[in-house]
Amino acid sequence: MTSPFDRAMMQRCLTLARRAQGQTAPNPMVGAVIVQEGVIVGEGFHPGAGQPHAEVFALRQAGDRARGATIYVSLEPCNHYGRTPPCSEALIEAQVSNVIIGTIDPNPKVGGGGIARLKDAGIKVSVGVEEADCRRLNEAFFHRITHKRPFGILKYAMTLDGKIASQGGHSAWVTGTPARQRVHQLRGNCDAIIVGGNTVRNDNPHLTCHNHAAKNPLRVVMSRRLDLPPDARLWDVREAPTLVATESGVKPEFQDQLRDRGVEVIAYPQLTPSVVMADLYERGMMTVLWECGGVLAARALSEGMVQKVMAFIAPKLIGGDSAPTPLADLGFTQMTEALPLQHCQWHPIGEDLLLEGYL
Ligand SMILES: Nc1nc(O)c(N)c(N[C@@H]2O[C@H](COP(=O)(O)O)[C@@H](O)[C@H]2O)n1
Ligand SMILES: [Zn+2]
Repeated sequence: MTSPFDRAMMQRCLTLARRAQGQTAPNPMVGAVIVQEGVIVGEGFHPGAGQPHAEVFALRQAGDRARGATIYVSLEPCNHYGRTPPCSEALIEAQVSNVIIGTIDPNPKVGGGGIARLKDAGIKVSVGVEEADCRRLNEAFFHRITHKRPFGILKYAMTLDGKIASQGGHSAWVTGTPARQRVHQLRGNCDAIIVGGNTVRNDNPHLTCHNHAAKNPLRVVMSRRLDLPPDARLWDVREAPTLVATESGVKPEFQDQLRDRGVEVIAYPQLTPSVVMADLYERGMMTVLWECGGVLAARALSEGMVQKVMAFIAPKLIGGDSAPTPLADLGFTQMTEALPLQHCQWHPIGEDLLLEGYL
């Protein structure tokens, strides 16, 4: 039976884990708490790939007080030599007597092995405390491990009549300041942001977190024809790196100009959302934000590169027969074909609403 104390300790693990949000890819966010006779004697979280795991930081803080103690950890302790040695062995050596785990690690190198090793050593293990919250925190890690692709989030801001800009293409701003700050934080929690050429031409965006998060993501521009302005803000890489993805042989001189400014340019034989996402996966990325217009968004969705939608809805009407909408043609003709979002949550943000849902 899970006690309110156990749940509170696991929630504490999640709070600790979130301190490294956006900085752990390709690793998960993990928090750990060690309790001796009802008192917390050690805490830790995983700061990022290559650094010790949450359990190790908690053990270091607890020292000798870990002997006979209970450790709460939001993800199953690892049992393999990766960039760091196995936490299962560290816990056995520290002689903890009880391990309470939020959820099993989907990594095939772990996947129950950590639990089995601890049990073999005579340690009491229980799994599944605050499991839904533990899984949600690492939804991107779970998706990446299972599907070998980054977790894709489609984000857009639209008026109540479903437009992302006026008929003439003006879009500053659809939503109010609090919603835009929420987007800046969201960018900091992602490893890359993808836009298309239209967004660069029309909006000339920064695509940074505007100091609302610890780091800026990689900014990716997908453009088949490279008909991009020579002086876009994205070509200034002092604040954040930029990658331009195009097709082989397109405008080689412009490619060189971008490279001279420090922009990475990759020419793929065929430019598609899945090709770019496969490359970002190989680079260790976990969460990718699609902040693009409707045409690229529809292609990303059709290719299964979007798992979550974050739609900001402003209580205003702009009208316009040809004003752009968040999603171009998906090839559906019947409303019964519409893609339903699941586990939807509505959050008021200032004057606006944010809908989060999963495909
Ligand atoms: N339980 C647990 N706590 C942490 O703090 C972690 N970072 C992990 N990660 C698991 O181990 C893999 C990474 O291992 P290395 O950092 O390369 O040694 C990661 O894929 C998770 O399965 N687990
Ligand atoms: Zn570990």
